[in-house]
Amino acid sequence: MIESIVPETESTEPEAALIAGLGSRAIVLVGLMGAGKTSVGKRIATKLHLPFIDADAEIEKAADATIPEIFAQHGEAYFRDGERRVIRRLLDGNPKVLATGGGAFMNEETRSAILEGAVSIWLRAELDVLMARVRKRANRPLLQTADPEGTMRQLMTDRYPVYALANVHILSRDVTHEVVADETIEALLAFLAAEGSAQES
Ligand SMILES: Nc1ncnc2c1ncn2[C@@H]1O[C@H](COP(=O)(O)OP(=O)(O)OP(=O)(O)O)[C@@H](O)[C@H]1O
Ligand SMILES: O=C(O)C1=C[C@@H](O)[C@@H](O)[C@H](O)C1
Ligand SMILES: [Mg+2]
Repeated sequence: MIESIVPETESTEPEAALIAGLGSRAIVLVGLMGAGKTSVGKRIATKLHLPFIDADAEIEKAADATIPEIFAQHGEAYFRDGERRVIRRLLDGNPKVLATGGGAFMNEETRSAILEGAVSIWLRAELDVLMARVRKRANRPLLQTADPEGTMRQLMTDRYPVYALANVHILSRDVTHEVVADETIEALLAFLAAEGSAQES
């Protein structure tokens, strides 16, 4: 059978078009805590046969400490400085899927580097969806407040206008990771196709 000699990893046509359109750029996921940057990002990377890197995990590796430990021992400003440096290192001109921490895109230097040298995806989600997801784990220092829902609402107010600068917006909602990953890939293809046509004209 012909199928039996087709390698499983062979690229499909849309996937090949996406990889070609991406060139040396990274796909960078931005959005609030619980939006799905890590979990959906891993699936996107698998589907596109690209490496996946999580900036939060890289910061933890570099510091040999968890994010709550870094915040507790050194404070948020120290964490943000490490985050800025780690993301600068990760935007190295190799295609990959990069999940950033929720605050990374709020830093002007990081945001400019992403907007100029990568393709950015905002995984947007409503408050109730985010709260249902982040309630399960107490590993997010910013939400260790008397009113985590109020804190999240304030973060939405402060950050959504900035996340909106990302190239592609995807609604992360109560559907499977798989659906959000597939929608992201489809939207990325559309973005890269539009970018290609604009460059031709
Ligand atoms: N589409 C989805 N369907 C079901 N569960 C989801 C979906 N997206 C994310 N989740 C779940 O929500 C939780 C938070 O997701 P994830 O850790 O990927 O978010 P994040 O954007 O990386 O957050 P952070 O900024 O805190 O790292 C996880 O348990 C994840 O499995
Ligand atoms: O939204 C934020 O500012 C953060 C999100 C997480 O991914 C971590 O980067 C950290 O907990 C801070
Ligand atoms: Mg994450």
